[in-house]
Amino acid sequence: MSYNNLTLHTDKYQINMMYAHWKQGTMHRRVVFDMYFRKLPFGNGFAVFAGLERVVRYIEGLSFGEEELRFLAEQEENYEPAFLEELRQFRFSGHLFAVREGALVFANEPLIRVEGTIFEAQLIETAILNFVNYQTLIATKAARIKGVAPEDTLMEFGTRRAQEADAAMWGARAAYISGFHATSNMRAGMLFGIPVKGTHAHAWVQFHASEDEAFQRYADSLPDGVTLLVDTYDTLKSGVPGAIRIAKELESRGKRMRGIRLDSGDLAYLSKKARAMLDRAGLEYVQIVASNDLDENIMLNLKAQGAAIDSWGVGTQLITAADNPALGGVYKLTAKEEEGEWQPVIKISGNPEKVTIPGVKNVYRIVDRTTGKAEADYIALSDETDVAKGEAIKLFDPQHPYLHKYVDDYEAIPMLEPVFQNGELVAALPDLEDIREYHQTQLALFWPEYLRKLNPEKYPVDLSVKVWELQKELIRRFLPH
Ligand SMILES: Nc1ncnc2c1ncn2[C@@H]1O[C@H](COP(=O)(O)OP(=O)(O)OP(=O)(O)O)[C@@H](O)[C@H]1O
Ligand SMILES: O=P(O)(O)OC[C@H]1O[C@H](OP(=O)(O)OP(=O)(O)O)[C@H](O)[C@@H]1O
Ligand SMILES: O=C(O)c1cccnc1
Repeated sequence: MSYNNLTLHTDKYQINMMYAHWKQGTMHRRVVFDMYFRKLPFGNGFAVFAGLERVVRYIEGLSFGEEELRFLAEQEENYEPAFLEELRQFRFSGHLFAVREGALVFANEPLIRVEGTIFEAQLIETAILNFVNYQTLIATKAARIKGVAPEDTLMEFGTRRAQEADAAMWGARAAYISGFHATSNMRAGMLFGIPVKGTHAHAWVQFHASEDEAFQRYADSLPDGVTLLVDTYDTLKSGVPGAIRIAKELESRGKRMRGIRLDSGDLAYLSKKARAMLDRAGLEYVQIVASNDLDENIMLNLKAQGAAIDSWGVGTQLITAADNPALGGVYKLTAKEEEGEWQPVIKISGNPEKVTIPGVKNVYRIVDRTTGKAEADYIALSDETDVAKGEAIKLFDPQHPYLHKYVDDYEAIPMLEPVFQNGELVAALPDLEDIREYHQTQLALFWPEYLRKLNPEKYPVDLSVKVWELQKELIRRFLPH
């Protein structure tokens, strides 16, 4: 069995629809789908887009092999052999446009636009949502954590609690994009080039006859930059004094201990006491690492209590996005080709937030030339040229259209960049370090009001007048009177 082929990593209904399009002769009709989410996670003011590299690798690898075809034949008696032969020839041949990884993104704006045959566009929905929803969620959680400890070292420790191996790996990468400095996962380090760091577990101390012996042997084995876990028995009475003795001994050999780790108890109190003990011993350079079910709220609280923590190991709460464990990204049909023309389509819902935005659209980030700050994101039809040319545009909130203003001194940054054209990868995938840097430049583009963790201002995502009118027209056309 091949675990590497992800072609059947899709819902059965996608293959059923592909079959029905094949059967009905509509499989070559071209369509446009938008991927977006409707609600920001964690009450945050922005999300950090991640998952594109995984999407690209997945699309490049799409191919129905013998094993997949045999399985499909067994699975569904309706599928005719000629359909399976069609699948044997399948390759993605469409266009895909996407926001860059590391970008700040917002609700209700397209993050990925797929243009292709209904046959191929339908197949890839499930996997795109699977990858982007998870990675964007974790990158966003990591950005919140980074926001409360911008100057400290942040280590991702979540593998043991992650929802299986892929989540651990891609979650470690997502955290790194948003400014984490390291992961504990060796394989994530090897595959993605993320710095890897590690201390030791309680088992190391428990294994030995005494804590002193454990510290001694660990420091003997890894003398350069060792970090000792000091809370196995009694943090302040034995752990910290024992670590200080080792640090002094290392000094006499011209070596430096890197740190001590606290993993239980009152981390504010213990870190302050430990800091004072270390400083009294002339060990100002020994850092204090904290772990134990940390998240951005506890970290902010610890900082408010004056905790003397330099470095944070964050596992479960980050890698599982425990307080908001799913991002509800969706993939919606917005246009279909009819007689060589794009026909916009809409999905109407009793819930106004679920009404889709029709048409083939681009997203522009409108940056005020005077302040250098992003004022709004602006969704326009792909054939609208005024915004791309920098002409005056009207910004208004689609929920409250009477609130509007005109802007003309702006730079419009197109957010959706071509990734695949006619099935060919046309974008060089950026290096992870560049993605991480791009994320920082994105943060600098926004006023702090949108970035704060608690009750941030809502960043405007506006529609062009044409998109808004098109949406209203289609609602009128399709809503039963
Ligand atoms: N000063 C503090 N203020 C707020 N939260 C803290 C503080 N110190 C620790 N915490 C957090 O409180 C939670 C519970 O800590 P608790 O003291 O119950 O752990 P513990 O029982 O000592 O450790 P463990 O159960 O892992 O052995 C953890 O999420 C921890 O990060
Ligand atoms: O707390 P997290 O943010 O998930 O970070 C990872 C945790 O993993 C380790 O604990 P371990 O698995 O040994 O269990 P523990 O919870 O008993 O410390 C480590 O000591 C951290 O506490
Ligand atoms: O290196 C560590 O201290 C570590 C790694 C993973 C989980 N908990 C701790």
